[in-house]
Amino acid sequence: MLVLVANLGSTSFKYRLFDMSDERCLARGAVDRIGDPMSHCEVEIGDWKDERSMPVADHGVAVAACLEQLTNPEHGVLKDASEVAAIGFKAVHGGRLSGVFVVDDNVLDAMGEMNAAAPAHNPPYIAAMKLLRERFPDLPLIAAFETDFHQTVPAPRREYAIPREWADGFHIRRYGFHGASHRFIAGRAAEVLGCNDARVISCHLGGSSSLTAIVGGKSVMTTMGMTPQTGLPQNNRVGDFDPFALPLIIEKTGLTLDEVLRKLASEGGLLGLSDRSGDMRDLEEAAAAGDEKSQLALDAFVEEVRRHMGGMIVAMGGVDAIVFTGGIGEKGKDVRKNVCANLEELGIVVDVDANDAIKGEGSFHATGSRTQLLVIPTNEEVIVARQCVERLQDPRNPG
Ligand SMILES: Nc1ncnc2c1ncn2[C@@H]1O[C@H](COP(=O)(O)OP(=O)(O)O)[C@@H](O)[C@H]1O
Ligand SMILES: CC(=O)OP(=O)(O)O
Ligand SMILES: [Mg+2]
Repeated sequence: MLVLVANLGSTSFKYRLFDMSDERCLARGAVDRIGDPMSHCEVEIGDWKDERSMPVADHGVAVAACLEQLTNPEHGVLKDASEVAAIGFKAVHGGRLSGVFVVDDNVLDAMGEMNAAAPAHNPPYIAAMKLLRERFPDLPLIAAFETDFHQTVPAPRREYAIPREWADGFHIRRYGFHGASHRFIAGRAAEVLGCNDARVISCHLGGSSSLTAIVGGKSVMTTMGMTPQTGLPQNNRVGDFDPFALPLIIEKTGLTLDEVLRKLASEGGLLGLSDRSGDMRDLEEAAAAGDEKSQLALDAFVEEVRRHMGGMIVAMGGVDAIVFTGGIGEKGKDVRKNVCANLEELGIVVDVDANDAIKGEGSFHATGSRTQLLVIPTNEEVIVARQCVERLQDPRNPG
């Protein structure tokens, strides 16, 4: 069974085509810095590889390019896209829907209701789903929502301290996101550690970032809340923020609430702090050249990761492994080093040379560190592909 998985990130588009008989990846593609004047595009189909910089305006363009690559007569692997059994989506906010669903009008409506809550994610997903539904009306499209993995978070860490009637009536609570990534890390960390009941902190740091505390493979605490704008500072989205600053901003700027929210979700986060860029690579370069605001953004990001990490270590009564993943987690060696610095008292000791040398999967704890420090490249797509197969084979819900 062939399953194509589309991962529309806040700064990227990634896809993988799997043969699910053995989970072999037949093709993969990635577009980085989507929407920037120049995006970096990579494709790997069997032995054929291509890498180039070109403008990719939005996720719609990237989805169309993916279909063209897969069905290209020269190097493609599909005669026609309908050879795939399903297209799976690493869908973000389903609000009242959490789990895995065949995309229909009800699913699109549920996502649409959350457009304002997930402005960087839900609108492009809905557009891509509609485009593909129109082009391939007989092909099952499957949405695997990111919130599902966090259903095991206990109530005291899930509830906001708001009037009960809002929480109960409108389901206002911490949902948590990056479920596919944290679920993958839970599984892979258990394999690497050789035990299923480890206490793990999964640090998914990328265009969007979140930490999840995992015990026995289950999410017990996570940093994102009702929406993916919360928790850590995101690339250009605000992170945790005090809603009582809003009336003051509205009064001083003359902007409407909608306009202020739009700015918080597109000009905040690392971009807001640095007044320069939401991309860690740009910030590291600018900070090295002496730009103070870029250094502030880097420091604030690291501080926030450490603050949440501390809360998670206390919540779990210790930590057996801290895992870094996502674009920043996998490639940002300075962020990793700074996040784990000066924690020897807690049994967390970094091997700086090992950290600098990591490419792909590896570890960077020093001998004697009680906590293992790991880098594990995430594979959100294989999690979604497995969920698609389960969904297609579920006799109770034949889609
Ligand atoms: N070499 C690098 N060093 C540090 N950070 C990097 C590097 N490459 C990419 N990044 C960061 O990773 C982010 C992309 O993360 P990723 O998880 O792939 O994307 P998304 O959140 O869109 O799914 C970029 O915005 C950038 O901040
Ligand atoms: C919340 C989420 O899925 O974020 P991203 O895809 O941008 O990493
Ligand atoms: Mg992502």
